[in-house]
Order: sequence, then structure tokens, then C-alpha cells
Amino acid sequence: MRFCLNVDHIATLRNARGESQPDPVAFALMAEQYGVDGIVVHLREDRRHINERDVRLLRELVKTKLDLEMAAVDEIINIACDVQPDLATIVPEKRQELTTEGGLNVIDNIKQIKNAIFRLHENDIPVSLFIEPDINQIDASAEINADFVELHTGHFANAILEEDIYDELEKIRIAAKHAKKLGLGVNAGHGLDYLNIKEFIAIQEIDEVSIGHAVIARAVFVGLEKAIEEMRNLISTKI
Ligand SMILES: CC(=O)[C@@H](O)[C@H](O)COP(=O)(O)O
Ligand SMILES: NCC(=O)COP(=O)(O)O
Repeated sequence: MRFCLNVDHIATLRNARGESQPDPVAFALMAEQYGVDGIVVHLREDRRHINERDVRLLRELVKTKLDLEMAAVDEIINIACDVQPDLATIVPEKRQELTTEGGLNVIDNIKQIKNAIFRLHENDIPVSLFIEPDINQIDASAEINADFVELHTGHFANAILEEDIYDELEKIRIAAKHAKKLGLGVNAGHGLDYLNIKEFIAIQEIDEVSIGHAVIARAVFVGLEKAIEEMRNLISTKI
């Protein structure tokens, strides 16, 4: 299971004072040295954290894989087609949200997302759709030629009761198997941390996890190298 690090919230800290430190680009390059398999950044329309300078510099400097999370809107699609990330992950965005609250509704927005995929594919950029672990959403994603799906793990991460955790994990497991059967790459992310990852790695069909907030928070206390090492060890644990 590959481990990609989302560095959005280094940019959140940088932007807190409108200055230049800590630089998410420098942080991402250090993370690569410490063994992550890729860097994820979410260039939001409101630029609350990652900005275009970060994305363009990361494109120049990242050696592993650059996964650009983005809304399916012309402004951001144009930037993505110019920057050429290794993967474009289309995510839903709502101004008032604190963080991403759920997966894309591919079915209800099929025309807009199909157009975004077409434009990104025209520029040789593989596309992942950030969706709920839902069979119908997976079928719709395959139908419009997505290359990957990223299964939203937020409901699993936020579940408290044992039975809810089990139910959410089963939804992800079934969805991952179905997506694999359709030939889609299967990524997952949102809210994964040092505790819930232990249950998550049992799902063999997941190719890659994107983790940000929990690792950044841990790095504040133990440093980035150790935070990455600890998560890497948990993800590599033999089941
Ligand atoms: C799509 C997703 O779950 C995250 O990668 C996303 O970046 C969350 O948004 P914030 O980083 O703005 O919290
Ligand atoms: N797509 C999920 C991601 O990149 C990181 O989400 P989180 O770990 O910050 O919740």
C-alpha cells in the first residue's frame, strides 16, 4: 500500500500570518527524503492554504508523484493542464466547509466531470475521482473513463461505535473490490490516522492512501522523519 502525504496544512500554518514560512514545498521535499511515495496538494478555489506558486514549484521539484486535488472548474482545470501533475484528483468543494465533507456526486454531475476528465486526458493527465465507497458512484466513474477512484474514508474515520466502524470498513472493502474488478486504480483518504489505519490496511484492494492532517499534527510533536516512519511502519504491517 503506497503512502502519499498531503501537505495542505503546512500551507495553512504559513498563511496564518501571510508570510513565507513554513514552506509547504520545502516540507514536501523533506517528506520525499523520508520515504513517502508521493505528495498531495489541494488547490482550492478559495486558496485557503495551497496556492498556485506552491503547485508550480512542486511540479518542478517533486521526484516521486504529484497528486493535485482540484474542483472540476475551468480555472483549476486550466492550471492543471498547464502544470501537468502526475495525477489529478477531482474533489467536491464547498466554501463553508472546514474540510472536505464527502465524496463527489459523479452521477448528479456526470456531464461536468466527464468534461473535466476529457480535458485532463487531452493533456495526458490521469484522473482520480474522490467518491463515496458506493457501487453506483464507482460504476459512473468507470463509465466516464476515470483512471482511479479515491474512496472517501471520512465516515469510517469519524465513526465511534464498533458496529459503525465495522459497517463503514465493509462499505470500503466492497467498493474497493468492485472498483478493482472494473479495472480502476483504488486510492483512499481523508481522516486516516495512527489509530484507524491499523484496521484499514487489511483491505488488500487499496493501492494507495493519502494522509495529511494526522501526519502533519504528529510531526509537530515528534518531527517529520519520525511521523512518516511511524505511519510507514503501520501501513507496512503484515496482516
Ligand atoms: C479530499 C480530501 O479529503 C483532502 O485531501 C482535502 O485536501 C481536504 O481538504 P483540506 O486539505 O482543505 O482539509
Ligand atoms: N485525499 C485525502 C488527503 O489527501 C488527506 O486527507 P487528510 O488526511 O488531511 O484528512
